[in-house]
Amino acid sequence: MSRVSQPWPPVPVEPAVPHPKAPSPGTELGVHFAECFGCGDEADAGLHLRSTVGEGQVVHSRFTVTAAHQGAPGLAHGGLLACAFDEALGSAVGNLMRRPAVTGKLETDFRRPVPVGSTLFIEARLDGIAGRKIYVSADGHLDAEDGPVAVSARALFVVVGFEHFSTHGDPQALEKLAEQHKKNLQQRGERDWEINP
Ligand SMILES: CCCCCCCCCCCC(=O)SCCNC(=O)CCNC(=O)[C@H](O)C(C)(C)COP(=O)(O)OP(=O)(O)OC[C@H]1O[C@@H](n2cnc3c(N)ncnc32)[C@H](O)[C@@H]1OP(=O)(O)O
Repeated sequence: MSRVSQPWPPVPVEPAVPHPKAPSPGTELGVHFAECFGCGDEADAGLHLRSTVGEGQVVHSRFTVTAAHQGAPGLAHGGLLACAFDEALGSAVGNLMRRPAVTGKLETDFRRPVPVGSTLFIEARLDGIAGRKIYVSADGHLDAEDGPVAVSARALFVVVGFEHFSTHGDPQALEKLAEQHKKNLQQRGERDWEINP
C-alpha cells in the first residue's frame, strides 16, 4: 500500500520564494526562543535542534536523540520525532519566508526506528504558498545527511499576525522571544520582518 495519502501540496500553489532578506545559504540559525522545547538552550530535556540554511528553499536541521526522548526502551518516541519536524519545518518557514506562521496541520510518516544516540539530519523545504497557507515537507535521514530516511513529514503553516501570540500566549515570554529575535538578527546583520500577514 502506498504511503502517499494525497497529492502534495493538496491545493494549487505558487512557488514559495524566500524573502529577499532571508539569511543566506550556510547561515547557522540561532535559537529562536530559549525556552522552546524544539531548539531552546533552557529546555533541559528539549530537542536542542540546530539549523543551517541550505541552497534554494531548504533548511537543514539536526537533532540527537537522548534517553529523555524515549518511547519504547532505547527508541525515540514518535511524538517527539513529530516535534522535531514541527520545529525544523517551522524554522524553514520562519527564516526563509520571514513571516510569523503557526502549524495548522502536520503529518508524519515513520519509516524506520530511531534509536537513542542516533542523530536525525532533517532536510526541510518550502513546497508552495496559497494565500496565507505555506506548504512544507521534510525528510529525516538517520546518522548522516545521505543516510536512510527514517521519518518524513508534510505540513501546512498558516501566516498569522503577531496578535496571535500576544492574545493567546504569555506576554512576558513574548518580550523574551522578541529580544532573542533581535539578537539573532543583529548577530547576522539583518533587519526585522514584515509584521502583517
Ligand atoms: C526566525 C523565526 C524562527 C521561527 C521558528 C519557529 C519554530 C517553531 C515551530 C513550532 C510551530 C508550532 O508548533 S505552532 C503551535 C501549534 N499550532 C497552533 O497552535 C495553531 C492553532 N490553530 C490556530 O491558531 C488556527 O486554527 C490557525 C491560525 C492555524 C488558522 O486559523 P485562522 O487564522 O482563523 O484561519 P483559517 O481561516 O481557519 O485558516 C486559514 C486557511 O488555512 C486552512 N487551514 C487551517 N487549518 C487547516 C488544517 N488543519 N488543514 C487544512 N487546512 C487548514 C483554512 O482552510 C484556510 O484556508 P482558505 O480558506 O484560506 O483556503
